[in-house]
Amino acid sequence: MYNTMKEWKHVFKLDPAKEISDEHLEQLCESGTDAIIVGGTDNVTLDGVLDLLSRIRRYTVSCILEISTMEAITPGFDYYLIPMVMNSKDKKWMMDIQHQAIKQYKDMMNWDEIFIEGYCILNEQAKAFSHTDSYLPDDDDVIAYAHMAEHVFHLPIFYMEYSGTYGDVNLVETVSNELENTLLFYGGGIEHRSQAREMKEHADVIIVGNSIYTNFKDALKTVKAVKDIE
Ligand SMILES: CC(C)=CCC/C(C)=C/CC/C(C)=C/CC/C(C)=C/CC/C(C)=C/CC/C(C)=C/CC/C(C)=C/COP(=O)(O)OP(=O)(O)O
Ligand SMILES: O=P(O)(O)OC[C@@H](O)CO
Ligand SMILES: [Mg+2]
Repeated sequence: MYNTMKEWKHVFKLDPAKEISDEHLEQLCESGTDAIIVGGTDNVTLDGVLDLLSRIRRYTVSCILEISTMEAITPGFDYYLIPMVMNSKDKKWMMDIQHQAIKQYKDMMNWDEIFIEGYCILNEQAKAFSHTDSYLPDDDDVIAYAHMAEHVFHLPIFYMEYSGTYGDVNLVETVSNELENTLLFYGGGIEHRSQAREMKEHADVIIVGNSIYTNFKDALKTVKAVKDIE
């Protein structure tokens, strides 16, 4: 699977706490995006996750659960992403919650379908930022986290998370130049084709979330915008 992920360019992230029509869901799943991630911070329930899973399963697109709460862990997804928040001030979000979950689920975990994400949350206004008691790192801090993701923890993914706002392209470029093996995921504020292209110039994978719910037509166009880049 990791080899497949290395080919990814674009992913949509659907929030189980938000409504999406069957028509819009079909267009996302058939858009040519590389995968659909189910994930969010607030009000993520097992019912909401199962509803999206069963509806996405009508299509052939890869369906991935990004786990944010113990209550919404369920089998049935193609792959699982597990965030570790590197810039949290509380070890709970980097180590302890994952430790507890592994204690509980270790016999059911197929590590071939599970990928750990080194998260760096860079928007102070994002729900995930306050939820995980994160601090705002400066550029050198972020670069050092990227190095730790790759060289200390050997993580498959370093995720620059600007959820809700468009991020710092220069910093994304700098971080991308520092990473060799760890994939760089970028998410945050992508609403238009030009933004998708701009971030994809540097990130391995761009993730489009909120604009699915606020400006569907333009969100859909972000797929083609990055799939056309060679
Ligand atoms: C039953 C079965 C077969 C299971 C399979 C085995 C398996 C995969 C077991 C899991 C084991 C495991 C280690 C689980 C981890 C559990 C866990 C609770 C981890 C915590 C992850 C974490 C640090 C969450 C904090 C919040 C966070 C970083 C969420 C990521 C998503 C995110 C940042 C969304 C953006 O926020 P959003 O909601 O979009 O914000 P807005 O509303 O403002 O847009
Ligand atoms: O919702 P947006 O701002 O598009 O961000 C995407 C994703 O990184 C959220 O986890
Ligand atoms: Mg969101």
